[in-house]
Amino acid sequence: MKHTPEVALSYGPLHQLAMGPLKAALLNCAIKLKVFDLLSQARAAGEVAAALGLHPENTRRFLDALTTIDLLRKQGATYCNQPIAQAFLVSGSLSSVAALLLQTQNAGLNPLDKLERLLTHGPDADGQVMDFADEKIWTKEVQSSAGWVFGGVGPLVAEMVAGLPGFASFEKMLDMGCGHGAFTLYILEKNPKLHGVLLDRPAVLAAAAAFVDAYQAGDRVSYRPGDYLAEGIGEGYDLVFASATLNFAIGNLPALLGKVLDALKPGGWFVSFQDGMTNQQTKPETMLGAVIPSMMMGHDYCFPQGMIAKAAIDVGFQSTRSRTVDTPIGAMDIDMCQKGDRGCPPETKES
Ligand SMILES: C[S@@+](CC[C@H](N)C(=O)[O-])C[C@H]1O[C@@H](n2cnc3c(N)ncnc32)[C@H](O)[C@@H]1O
Repeated sequence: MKHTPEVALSYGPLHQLAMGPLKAALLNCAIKLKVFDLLSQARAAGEVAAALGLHPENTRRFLDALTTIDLLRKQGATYCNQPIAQAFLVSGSLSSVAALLLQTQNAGLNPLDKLERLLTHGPDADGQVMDFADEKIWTKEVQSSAGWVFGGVGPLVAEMVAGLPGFASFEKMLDMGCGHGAFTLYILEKNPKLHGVLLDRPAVLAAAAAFVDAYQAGDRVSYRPGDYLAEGIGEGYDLVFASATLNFAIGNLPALLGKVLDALKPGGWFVSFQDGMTNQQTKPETMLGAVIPSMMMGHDYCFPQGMIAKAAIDVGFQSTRSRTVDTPIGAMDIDMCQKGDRGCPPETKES
């Protein structure tokens, strides 16, 4: 008889990868049906089915599966949200990340079904070139990507910015490529004298204004609609902040950072919050969502770790300090770059 196979390794990790789409489908379906809104309080499957107009028996199976993946708690015949679902998946809650999670299925931004064709035929697979400069994409993204900030990253970044030397005396900051503008709201809360300028394309800023109004920050914020590559960005800033936007300027970094340097007061700071790829551009997982868009555009737009800090020094910033921070979507790099201030000793360089 031939030997039967025995493998020292477990294929468990592969099974988990393959089950990913099923778990995502359960989660996304529950978000879309607003199941978590109902289960802030314990309810039986029949009640959920009646409220949402669903098939009662299949609803019970569905709620059991959501319990299996630890989003719900089942007690007797009733179900209610686990703390993680209650905090992040109830629509309308300030810390909801439901729209952010659905983004992975956004066919405009991340067309998963194109992967095989892109691999076989290259960037022109469908004759459609993805245009990341299209403001319609980012206007739609304002709602979903704000969840990233309100769901936990806002306080983390604001804390680091508030730790910059001299922050208490900062008067004016620019949020370049601000999207929702939520980072500015968190930073402004740390310094009552600080005024925020939000810069993005006009329609994006119009959408961001809803958050500014919701947090009653209208008198602390002004808007600068435009294209930061093609137009001026203003001047006299103590701080220029840029989060998850330099990817779109990766080919124009020296010119853009030169513009930022000129826009800062002496001694002012440029803070970049971006991906920083390591391990020969294969880690961390943070930018996995960039794989298919990069294939479609035919160019990479993730940053090798250290590239932004080096570019800042090359254009004349006096010093940089960089840190990698953990966020719920993976590791991100924060580069803090200071413009020289005649008379002050240079900050020491850390990494
Ligand atoms: C991925 S979103 C990031 C939004 C926000 N900063 C954040 O971290 O969540 C990128 C933003 O940069 C803006 N952007 C990209 N290139 C730009 C340019 N040249 N001028 C103005 N805004 C730009 C986009 O419109 C979009 O709102």
